Parts: sequence; C-alpha cells; structure tokens
Amino acid sequence: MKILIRNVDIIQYDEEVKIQKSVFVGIENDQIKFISKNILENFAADYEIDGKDKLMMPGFVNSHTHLPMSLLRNVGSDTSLMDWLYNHIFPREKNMSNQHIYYGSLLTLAEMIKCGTTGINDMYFLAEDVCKAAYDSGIRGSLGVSINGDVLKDDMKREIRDIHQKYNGIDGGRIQVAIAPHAMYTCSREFLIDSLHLAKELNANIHTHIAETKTEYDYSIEKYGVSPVKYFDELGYFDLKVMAAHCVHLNDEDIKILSDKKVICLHNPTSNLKLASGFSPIQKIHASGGIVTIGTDGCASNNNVNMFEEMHITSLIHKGYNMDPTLIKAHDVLKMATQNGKHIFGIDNMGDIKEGYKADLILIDMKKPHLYPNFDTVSNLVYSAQGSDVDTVIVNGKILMEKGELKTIDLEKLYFEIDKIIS
Ligand SMILES: CSC[C@H]1O[C@@H](n2cnc3c(O)ncnc32)[C@H](O)[C@@H]1O
Ligand SMILES: [Zn+2]
Repeated sequence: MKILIRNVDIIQYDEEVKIQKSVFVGIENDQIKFISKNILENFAADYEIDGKDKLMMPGFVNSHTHLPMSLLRNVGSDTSLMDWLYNHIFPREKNMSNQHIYYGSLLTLAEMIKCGTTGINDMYFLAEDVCKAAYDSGIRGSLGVSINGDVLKDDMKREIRDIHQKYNGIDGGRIQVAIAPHAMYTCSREFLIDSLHLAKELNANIHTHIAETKTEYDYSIEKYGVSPVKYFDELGYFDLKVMAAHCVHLNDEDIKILSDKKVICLHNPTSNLKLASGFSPIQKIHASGGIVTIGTDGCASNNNVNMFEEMHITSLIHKGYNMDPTLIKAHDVLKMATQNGKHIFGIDNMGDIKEGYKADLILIDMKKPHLYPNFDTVSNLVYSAQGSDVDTVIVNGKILMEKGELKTIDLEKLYFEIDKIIS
C-alpha cells in the first residue's frame, strides 16, 4: 500500500527541533519512503490525504496500560492504591470474562487511537483476548501476559507459551508478547525467579510494577532488607529488558541501577497523583542517562488514556513539586511520550518523521483557536493541544483513523456489545 500526504507541515525533534512546511510525504508499506518539497514522479499512490493546516508528528506510545480497565472506569475513586486494588478492583476483576477483556480492550483502543496513540505497552490477565483486540485494532503493541501468585504453575506457563507462540512477532513484528509478573508484593520470590527463567526461555521482555508506593518500599525493606529496585536487581531481572511501571519511591542507588541497567522507567503521573502514590524523580533518572517514557496506567486510575493530558501533567507537576520551571522541558516530555517508546519495541527507526522510519504517525489539526498563533510548536503540543485535535492516525503504514473517523473499530457495534455484557 502506498499513501501520499500532500502539503503537510512536519515536525522532527530527534535532536534539534525542525519544522518543514508544506511537504509531500510518501508512505510505502510500513515505512516513510520519502519527504520532499516535490512529489516523486515514480510514486504511484493508492491513496492520498490532504495535509493542509495539519502537522505531522510521531504517534504517542502509551507505555503503561491495562486495556480492559475501561470497563472499570471510575470504580473506587478517591481511595489509596492498596484500598483501590484489594477492595474495589481485584474483586471485580475476578468476574471478568474473555468477552469483557476483548471488548474492554477494544473500547480503550478506540479512545487511544482517537487521541493519537500509535503504540502501547500493556499488561493484563486473559491476555490472549488483549492480544486479539490489539491485533484487530491495528495498533502497535507490546502485550504483557500478567501473572501473580506464590508458585508459577504449569498451566500458567502453558498459557504464556501458547500466547507467545500465537501472537509474538505477528504482522511484521507489530505485536510483541511480554511476561508481566504483577508486582513484588503479589508475587513470591520463587514466583519471580521462575517468571524470569520463562522470560529467558522465550527471549521475552518483562513488564512489571516497581516502587509505586511508600507501602511497597517499606514492605520490601522489612521483608527483604533492600529497596524494590535492588530486590529485582539482585534477582537478576535487569539482565533482561525490563519495563518498570511507576518507579516513584527510589533512593540514589536505585536511580543509578535503573540508569546503568537501561531499565525502561514508565512514568504514570496522573495515576500517581490520583492514588496519591507520590512523585517519581524522573528528572534525576533523565539526568543520569536513564530511559523515561510516559503512560496513563489503566483508565480506572486516571481516568482516561489521553496522552496529551499525560504530557501536560508530566511537565507541570515536576516543575511545581521541585519549584523549578526549567525542569522537564516541553521537548523532553514530547520525546518521552513518543520517541522513547522505541526502546519498548526495540526498533531504532521509529519515533521521528524521517525517511526509512516506521510510518507510526499522526496528523494534528492546527487550525484551532487554542493552537493559534503558533510561535512555538513544541510548547503548543505539550501545553495547549488536546486529544480531539488529532485528525488522522497511521500505524505501520495503515490508516487507523482519518478525519476523526475510526477505520478499524466499529464504535456503534462496540457500544452494543459492551451494553450486552455489562447489563
Ligand atoms: C494482573 S493484570 C494487571 C493488574 O494490575 C492492576 N493494576 C492496575 N493499576 C495498577 C497499579 O497502579 N498498581 C498496581 N496494580 C495495578 C490491575 O487491576 C490488574 O489486576
Ligand atoms: Zn499499572
């Protein structure tokens, strides 16, 4: 499939921020084939998009999500993490069927695509249905099969191997399967060691929650004599690629470990604010050369999956909390929310608008009162833009939304199916 986008402005921000006005962008299969002031003569497009008044940028990678939790949106609001999980969420999750997982995932994916997300890093149970929904939606996904308990039983291992076999690497690597032990406080030491062995056997990445609350940090010190980060490090986790959600309660040694071992720190500012878990020291992780990405967490602790909001909040809270307006600059936030997602997928040529890069990109409608006048495009995107400004979404060279209309998800049918299963 060849797509031609005419007269579009593009933003590139790998290093310096660069804007190119009114160019032609050609997409062939999953990649950006050319960016040019003139159309390539031998490029016979199958489909054309008018890019006038639109800005093309890389799509968002929502780096920590629990897709089916849209069906639990607003459950247990105004409680702490442990109260929320054990008294409100876990009891309801026990009753979730495969249908809840599939349609709940699809609902979240619809919301995500509408707000410009092109890649996700998820973890949930009954993950085969999450994988199916992600595959069907066309999004790029790293999908964690979530597990927890005292003993990693044979049936759990079988489930993981089966899902991995069925989905890992399909559609040219668009879908990847990870192993997701929930957290140190819901998994025994033996369970975590066995999960690590399984990840090594499958050559899979690991996605888990680390150091989210002070309660978890204190529990770790009391039970194991070390911080949660050090605990995972001593188990050998960081020899593999680990995607660590939250990373809020960290000491200086933890920050050095996370940065040295190239752990991908998944920052979830809204969830951390709503559950009052604390403020992750991302400016220190960033300054010490660590990898920081941004995620919404599940939409029951947020309560939406809009990455524009997440960027805005990331920038504001760290400035405010540290009383330093120079911290976490708009350019850094934009990279954390988009480009840094490439580390999750292990794909070097993604996260910028360049020839030869993955065609995971979005068009923003810049002709909006709240984006006028446009003196500083990066600040405009981080501080002023809204999810509803997203006009078109392309992933792996396939159009998932055009002019605000979803192409891979039938919303009316989806609402109908959801009404059936929740009634
Ligand atoms: C077993 S699937 C994932 C599991 O995680 C739960 N969850 C959602 N948000 C959080 C969070 O912020 N910290 C810890 N656990 C969380 C979710 O409800 C699922 O049970
Ligand atoms: Zn989470």
